[in-house]
Amino acid sequence: METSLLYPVTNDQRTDQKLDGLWRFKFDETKQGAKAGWETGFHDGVSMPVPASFNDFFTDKDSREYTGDFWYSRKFFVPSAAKGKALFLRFDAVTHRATIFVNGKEIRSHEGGFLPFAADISSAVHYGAENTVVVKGNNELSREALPAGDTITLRNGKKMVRPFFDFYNYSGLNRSVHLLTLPQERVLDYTTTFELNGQDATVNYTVTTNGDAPVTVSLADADGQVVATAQGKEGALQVKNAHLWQVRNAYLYTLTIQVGDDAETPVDTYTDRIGIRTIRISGTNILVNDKPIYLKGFGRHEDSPFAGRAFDLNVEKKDFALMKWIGANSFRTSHYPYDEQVYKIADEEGFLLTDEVPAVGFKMAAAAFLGGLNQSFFKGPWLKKLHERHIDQIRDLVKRDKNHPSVLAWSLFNEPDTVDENAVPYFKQIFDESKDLDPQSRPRTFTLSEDDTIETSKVLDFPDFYMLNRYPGWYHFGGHQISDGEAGLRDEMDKWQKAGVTKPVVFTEFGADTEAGLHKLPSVMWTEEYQVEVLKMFSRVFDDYDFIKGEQVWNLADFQTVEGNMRVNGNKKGIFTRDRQPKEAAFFYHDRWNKLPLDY
Ligand SMILES: CCCN1C[C@@H](O)[C@H](O)[C@@H](C(=O)O)C1
Repeated sequence: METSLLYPVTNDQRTDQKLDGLWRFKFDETKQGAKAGWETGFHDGVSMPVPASFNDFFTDKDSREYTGDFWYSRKFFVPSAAKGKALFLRFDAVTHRATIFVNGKEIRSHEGGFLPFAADISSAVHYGAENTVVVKGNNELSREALPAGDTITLRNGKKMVRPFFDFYNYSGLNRSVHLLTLPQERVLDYTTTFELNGQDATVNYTVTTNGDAPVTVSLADADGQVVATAQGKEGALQVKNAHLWQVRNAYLYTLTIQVGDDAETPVDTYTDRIGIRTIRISGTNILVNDKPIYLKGFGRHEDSPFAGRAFDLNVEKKDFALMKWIGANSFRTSHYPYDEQVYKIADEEGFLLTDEVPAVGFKMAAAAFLGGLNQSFFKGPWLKKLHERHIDQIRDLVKRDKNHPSVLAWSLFNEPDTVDENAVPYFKQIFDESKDLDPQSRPRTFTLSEDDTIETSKVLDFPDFYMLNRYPGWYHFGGHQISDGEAGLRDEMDKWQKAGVTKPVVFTEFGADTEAGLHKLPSVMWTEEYQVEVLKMFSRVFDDYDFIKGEQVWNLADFQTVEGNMRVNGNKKGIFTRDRQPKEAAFFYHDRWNKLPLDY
């Protein structure tokens, strides 16, 4: 677990310099890099944009599909003025694992391709001079790492991944790299929880520092007026006439933490924007500020042409424009934590998000669907190591995202095999160990596949609300059989109703692959008309069951997957194309969702 995952800020005590741009890059298929001294830096290889996945920049298939070790290198200058500061390199994400070297010295390693980590380089840098940072990355998949898959070796000796998941194994420095200078004594973390008292609110906080200097915390409104202050590493800020953060009606305060007893020359200052709101599950309702909400939105991917899985602010801005246009209010970060900037935008736009760890592919049937074996996933030699990494990434996810008002819930798995008795002890461990991580005690949940129903799943006591992924009309009862698909879905909902479902149910995946521009009257599968028929069918069912409190269609946009006989250059279930243009279904949802209140 990382010591500090605060997002970088720049002020009189802290600097944040992004090392984005062109780095040197090369593959290391024969693992010769270490022996050849690549950790000291290199000028050969190719130039590679950061942040970006490396895959789509190549024109040969062996390079695009490369699996194994790869190396990045670049120089960076450390000014003499940085002497006496703590120096860190913060990697927002390296997929799927990395070892960091500075001036040839190994600093640290990190496992997990979707969460940040910081390397303390204070002892390795030369001041007033150029330095060299080298990243040794690896993108192999295994059953003991997240996301789950296999790595095979072809007869020609080349490695190849066999993902147990339906998104492309884009790899590399997918997010920004920051050079940070920080005060030796500083803020490492902070927490906030909220109590609403009529028009007023209490912001309970804690601050973690690495020293004993006194701490002062203040809260300023959107106009910059300080509305509350408090002393101490723990305390309460009393806010009169609090302006609450609400769904699609956001309001953000600025929290300022000052370390040191002289306000004029603080030892450290950290600022962040927070939203005052509460989240609660009550019966089959999801409450924000004690008001029931209904989730309208999408499963998404961080995926776009050229950048691959890398965070691209242009794409993110466009995606939010589309989600606001269509009348959405939420999304799931399927199937991995997204770049922190996504959560900041969601905070500002008043979107709710379900924050998901990359615990995807924990189901051999899915592996079989994508080429794996058919056996119990929760009974194998990989389980011990997998669990260690799984709970480590849950801890870091909550540590990183716990202060975002947009985070509604934590998704601890996507479509694990919950029919398998062996799943129960694993789930108990994960839910026990994650219980107290979030000071705001947000709901914890996971998605249930078509196999995992109220009759077959062995772990339905664990989630705080249910997330269902269902595909009648596509993976079964497709085409003219869709009427059987609707009847079967209603049968299942009737069973949930009869069983006396006591928690909210959110549909987090449903849809149909659709080739943009393909039309037929009457429809056939893959046409835009058919996608609308499927989504209308689901809408009819959602409208008939009051315990259903959300519809997040799969997917916002078409996205890249492994190649195969079930994918036409990727997954085409997007409501928008991969270059973010609307299919007919976009206008269906624009009409359906904009008739409703923004938060219901
Ligand atoms: C296999 C059912 C789960 N679901 C997972 C998601 O990642 C896939 O993209 C989606 C699909 O097949 O379109 C299915």
